[in-house]
Amino acid sequence: MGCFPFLKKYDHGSKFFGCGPPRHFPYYPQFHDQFDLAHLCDQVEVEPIESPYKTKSRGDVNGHASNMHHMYVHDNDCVLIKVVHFGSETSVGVQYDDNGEWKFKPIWARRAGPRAWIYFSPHMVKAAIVTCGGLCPGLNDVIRQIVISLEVYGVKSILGIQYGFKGFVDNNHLPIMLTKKLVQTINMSGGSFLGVSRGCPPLEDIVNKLEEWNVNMFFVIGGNGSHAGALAIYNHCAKRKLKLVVVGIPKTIDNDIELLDKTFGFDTAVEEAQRAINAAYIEASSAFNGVGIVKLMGRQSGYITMYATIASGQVDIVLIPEVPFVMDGKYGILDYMKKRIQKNGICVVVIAEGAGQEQLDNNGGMDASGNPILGDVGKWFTNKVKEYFGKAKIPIDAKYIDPTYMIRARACNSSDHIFCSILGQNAVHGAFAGYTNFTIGLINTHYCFLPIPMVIRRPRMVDPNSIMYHRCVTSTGQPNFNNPK
Ligand SMILES: Nc1ncnc2c1ncn2[C@@H]1O[C@H](COP(=O)(O)OP(=O)(O)O)[C@@H](O)[C@H]1O
Ligand SMILES: O=P(O)(O)OC[C@H]1O[C@](O)(COP(=O)(O)O)[C@@H](O)[C@@H]1O
Ligand SMILES: [Mg+2]
Repeated sequence: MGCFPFLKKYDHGSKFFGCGPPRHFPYYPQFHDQFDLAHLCDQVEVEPIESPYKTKSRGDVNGHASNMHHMYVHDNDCVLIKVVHFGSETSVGVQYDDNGEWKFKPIWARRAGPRAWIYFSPHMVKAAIVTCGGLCPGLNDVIRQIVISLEVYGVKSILGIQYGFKGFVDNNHLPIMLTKKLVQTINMSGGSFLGVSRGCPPLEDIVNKLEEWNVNMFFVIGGNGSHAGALAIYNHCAKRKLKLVVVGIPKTIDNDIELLDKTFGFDTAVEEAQRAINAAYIEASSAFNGVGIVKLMGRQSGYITMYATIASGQVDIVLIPEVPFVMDGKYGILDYMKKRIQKNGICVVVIAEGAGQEQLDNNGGMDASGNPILGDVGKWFTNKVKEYFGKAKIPIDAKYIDPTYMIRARACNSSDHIFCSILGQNAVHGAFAGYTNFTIGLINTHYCFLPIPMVIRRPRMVDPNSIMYHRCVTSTGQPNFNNPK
């Protein structure tokens, strides 16, 4: 047993709360290695000041004097990352740590929220916001909320970097000054108010610009790639000992960020994807021997496909990148489709764009960010189906629906609006608290600050042995096309 793992030299929480020393928790060395956060104090000498972010005191509440400091999160507040205590290593969903251990070892993440002590005078803050990678519902909500929250602290200078990281070096698209007034209604539409792009100028050039423009809070809204970029930018800043914090806000419609319950826009994407599946079902069920094929996004992670399939309940076959499949032979997909059509007169297939790529004759190369450009598995699949049923002289009416960009370009639903607002607020709280090289995520329904390196170790993918994937294939009733022998 030792001291509470989060306690640091710059921890002023207990002093301000006047609540005595923090509670003592067991000491877990892996916390320090993995989930502690970088702080501005590691880079430069800086003294904290009292936060101006306060609610108004409203007098007594139920006979108790209200304490306006109660709105602050204590620096030692933490969230347990793994919450299930597995009774046996054969229990479904058993998680192994990096040492191959399955037994419960608590690992904590730092709880997000406003701190009582901050490391920037709001009037000295110059913030910059960038959105990178592909679109995702909710981007505008996050931009808007970061701007609003910065203004609540009293920040007057906020730059919007246009068209992703390229906006740092593009003289035709110089940064724009963002204000609450300017961004007030942007959450009502999809896309990114600032624009997005893939590809990146040399990171040194970005850091030079950040320094030249006196930026001291840098908010990167993006996925795995953008977070890798943010990490590299942080490393440069730390080396140069800049008084600048780098904050990530995870954006990925594919929901492929490690450790997080989910990322913003994902629920909206599932909702929209389900509408496409239902349309495919209606089309197919209204035709003689109708076949509906829907392609959904998911470069390497089949989350949208899995969740939309379960949500719809009208899917016969679901295919995701994590689970290989075969088309031909007695136990292949085509033969199974034939049986479904002969039995029910309909077959609905949902396929994630990254599924079965190894079977396509595709050498699409890489996009500007280094992501593989995928072949159109939906078209390939549809052609295979038409060819097979044509040869078998079984008439079918096949419709292929590709709603991918329509899903991505949507404005988000109300739960994602709320989710994005909370992420945006916490991004600003974390920046003022002096944390850097961190991102914000929902873990076990609590908002946490997480070190960027921990969330980009590998992309999050669907576990074919998980209960959720089992639920998914139970909902379709499909057999295993993976190992048909
Ligand atoms: N490993 C990396 N290091 C530095 N920057 C990266 C890295 N991977 C991607 N980027 C940059 O991050 C931005 C977004 O990456 P991309 O993969 O397109 O989207 P996402 O952030 O959604 O994954 C691009 O400007 C890209 O050049
Ligand atoms: O057409 P684009 O912009 O290259 O985007 C396609 C990719 O973008 C995504 O929607 C999201 O990818 P990112 O997280 O890298 O932005 C993937 O699902 C898809 O493969
Ligand atoms: Mg990505």
